[in-house]
Amino acid sequence: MDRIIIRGGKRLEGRLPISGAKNAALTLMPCALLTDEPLVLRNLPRLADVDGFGHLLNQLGASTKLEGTRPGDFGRVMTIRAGSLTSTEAPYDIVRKMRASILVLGPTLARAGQARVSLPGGCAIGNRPIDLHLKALEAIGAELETAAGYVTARAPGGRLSGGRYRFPVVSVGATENVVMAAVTATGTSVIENAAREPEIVDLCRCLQAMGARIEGVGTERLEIEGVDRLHGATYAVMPDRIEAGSYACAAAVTGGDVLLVGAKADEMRATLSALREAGVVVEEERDGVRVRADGRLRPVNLTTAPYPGFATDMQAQFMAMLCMADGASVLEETIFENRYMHVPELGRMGADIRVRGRTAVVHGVGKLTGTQVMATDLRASMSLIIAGLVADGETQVNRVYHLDRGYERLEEKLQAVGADIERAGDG
Ligand SMILES: CC(=O)N[C@H]1[C@@H](OP(=O)(O)OP(=O)(O)OC[C@H]2O[C@@H](n3ccc(=O)[nH]c3=O)[C@H](O)[C@@H]2O)O[C@H](CO)[C@@H](O)[C@@H]1O
Ligand SMILES: C=C(OP(=O)(O)O)C(=O)O
Repeated sequence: MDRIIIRGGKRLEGRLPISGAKNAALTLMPCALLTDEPLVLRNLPRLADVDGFGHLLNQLGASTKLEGTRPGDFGRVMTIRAGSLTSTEAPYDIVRKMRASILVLGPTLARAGQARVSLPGGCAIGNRPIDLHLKALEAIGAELETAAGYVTARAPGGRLSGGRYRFPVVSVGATENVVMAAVTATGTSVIENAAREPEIVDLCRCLQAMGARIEGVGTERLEIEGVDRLHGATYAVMPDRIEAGSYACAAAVTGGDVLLVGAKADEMRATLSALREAGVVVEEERDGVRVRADGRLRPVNLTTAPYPGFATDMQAQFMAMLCMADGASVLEETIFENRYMHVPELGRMGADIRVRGRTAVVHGVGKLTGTQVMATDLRASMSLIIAGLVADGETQVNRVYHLDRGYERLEEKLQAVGADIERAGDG
């Protein structure tokens, strides 16, 4: 199994291109199930999860064609064509490995009038329930049955009716599922307390390009007037605000100066203001966001929250960065109950972090020391990379497959801005 080896202490400097967003790509790809015409997605990141989602679409009967696969290319183009669906089932083996698979439920149900999807269960960062996905789908006319680890959904008469649903808590995935299901309903749907993440805006824009009628995009109230059919479209995946934020932390912790090329400041305000609070200079430039730091970082208190709040997907990376701040930072994780899996690993590198329930107190330490570490999830793995970049000596990050799910060519991008980092096989 591959691992990443970092010799820390190098200042990052230069231009670092930001890829298409994983979390947008994985909600745009299932939109292709809603039409028999091709959906062409540009700027798709080269990630294991994108490939995995492509396989899931193939299982359902869609064809996928990838272009731009030459070495050195960023941003591939995928043409997905679901002429007809040959299956309406997402099996356990796929859903278990890739939680986003649950996002085929809404569009498959809308297209075929039925869908059967394995329940995802929990994962390393905590419980990942789907009760709100199901309640929202039920509110727009789905009939549901849960048995033997699967949910089976049916649209009476082959088509959903539309309806009204107010989310009791904000859910990104459930908002995505219900929006995709509602666009071809016979009536209108009103979704309140909808998630407002930029990835949801991207989803709505793509659906609009396919002929969907959605009002209130980017607000907590979405009004969706069902249309008889959607058509094909060409759509470019938004830049990855979490990847950009991760590299911003990496640049900051090394006292670096990096232009995150393609990053959109407007989509990452909470991250940028947290960086500024930590003493990092953030400048919005024409072709991206520039972050500069002088090697001194101030402590920051952060609480994760739905957008536009501070993203849970940025918590681990900030924690690694704040290990080098002058003082104590308090982080509070409100989205997932178990998203501190990186704490013991950072501790092995010399970090002083105390966790009590959902609160972590990060005491800045003068230095971190490289060693062998491994993480059980994606952003936790990235926090170890950030720690490795500033640590004394060599850090080996194992279980690289987590990183390959969410960071396109991590080591190439970091090498290009001066990091001493490489990938090694077990040999
Ligand atoms: C609001 C939020 O920050 N969502 C994050 C969540 O999205 P993801 O879509 O995975 O999770 P949700 O947004 O649905 O979850 C938000 C909260 O609602 C709860 N919940 C969710 C669905 C459900 O049916 N029942 C239920 O109780 C979850 O346990 C969680 O506490 O993880 C992704 C991957 O890390 C992040 O990119 C998203 O930013
Ligand atoms: C946890 C994440 O992804 P997933 O929901 O695909 O596990 C993430 O993007 O940080």
